[in-house]
Amino acid sequence: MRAAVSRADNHQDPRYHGSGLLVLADGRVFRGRSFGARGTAIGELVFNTSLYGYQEIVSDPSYAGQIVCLTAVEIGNVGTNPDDEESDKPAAEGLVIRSLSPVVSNHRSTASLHDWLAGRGVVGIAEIDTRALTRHLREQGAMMAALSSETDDVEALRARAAAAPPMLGRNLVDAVTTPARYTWDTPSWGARATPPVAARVIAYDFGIKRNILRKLRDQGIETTVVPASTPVAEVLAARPDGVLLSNGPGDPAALEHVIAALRELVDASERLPIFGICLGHQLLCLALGGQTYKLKFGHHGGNHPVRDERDRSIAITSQNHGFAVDIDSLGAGATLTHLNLFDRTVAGLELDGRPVSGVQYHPEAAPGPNDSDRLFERFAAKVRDHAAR
Ligand SMILES: NC(=O)CC[C@H](N)C(=O)O
Repeated sequence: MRAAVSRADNHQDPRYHGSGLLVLADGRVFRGRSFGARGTAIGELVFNTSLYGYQEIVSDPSYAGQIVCLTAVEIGNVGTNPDDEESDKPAAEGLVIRSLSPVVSNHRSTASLHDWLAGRGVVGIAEIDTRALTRHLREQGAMMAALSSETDDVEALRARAAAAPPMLGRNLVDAVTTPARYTWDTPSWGARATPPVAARVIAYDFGIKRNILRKLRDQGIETTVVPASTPVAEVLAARPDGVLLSNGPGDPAALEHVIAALRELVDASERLPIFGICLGHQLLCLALGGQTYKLKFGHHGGNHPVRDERDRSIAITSQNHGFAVDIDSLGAGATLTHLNLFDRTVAGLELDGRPVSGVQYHPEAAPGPNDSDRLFERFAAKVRDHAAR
């Protein structure tokens, strides 16, 4: 009988540059085949359980400073395309997968995952036992790692991973926020009808995903995106009908200037609608005097159940965060509106009697289920009310 030859032994495979090495800060080593950009990526290694949406995940600036391991087994089969880009800013540092699809088949595809990663400078590694890796991260927690296509020096990579700055305390927003303001006017891909612009919102860009802007446009809202350092007085002078606080990378507690600015924003007007998404939600809570903490391995996936505490309905949500809000640190005046049913952490809250709220998950669902579209509908209704005054 012929011995089975694993795909990893086929050195002629054009999908790969050659061998690749993934070394965790605790010394665990995974060997695979490298694709995408050549080089070495250092970052916090996290796993994401979404079944689809690899392009949106890798191009989400919330992943800046992180290497993402996808638990879905076959990756790359629908290629990549410009419409599904979540940002052109720095995002994931590296991508770890089990199997890189030998076939790219989709009518929207303009580039293979390999070429697209190479163009973005993202180092990829395939043929990794992602199940063993994920179990390790679940047990030990997310940790720093080095991923390389250029060296076989395990100890040097381990030392680099161990010496890299940890996610706790890291400000990564300055690297991904827009340098200049711009206005977004494109609806979702495939949107049937786009309502006329009925109101205008300003979005603080902490690493914004385009699908947030598309979903707002679908609701008749035109959004002006501004740098994270924009003074509150400048935002208010533009007389927006609402303010969106975007998602983004790093530790929210490290953003002291932003927190101080948001405190000023919340205090400035009782009537201005404010909606925070993920990092924006965390920053809102910090501005209200609350605290955040680091989760062991975070929530990264497309099937996390969240309960709306007002009507007890459950939404399956898209999530991507490593930090969470400590509900006990928030005083009176804020009410828990959404609860994560996986671990009962805070998934959303609202200021009593005010149009100010935030959610820890991703209602823009890129990738993910659209269960939470109604959050954009609710914010848009408040914004339109404000515009009508
Ligand atoms: N998606 C996000 O906005 C992530 C928020 C934050 N960086 C965290 O990891 O918790």
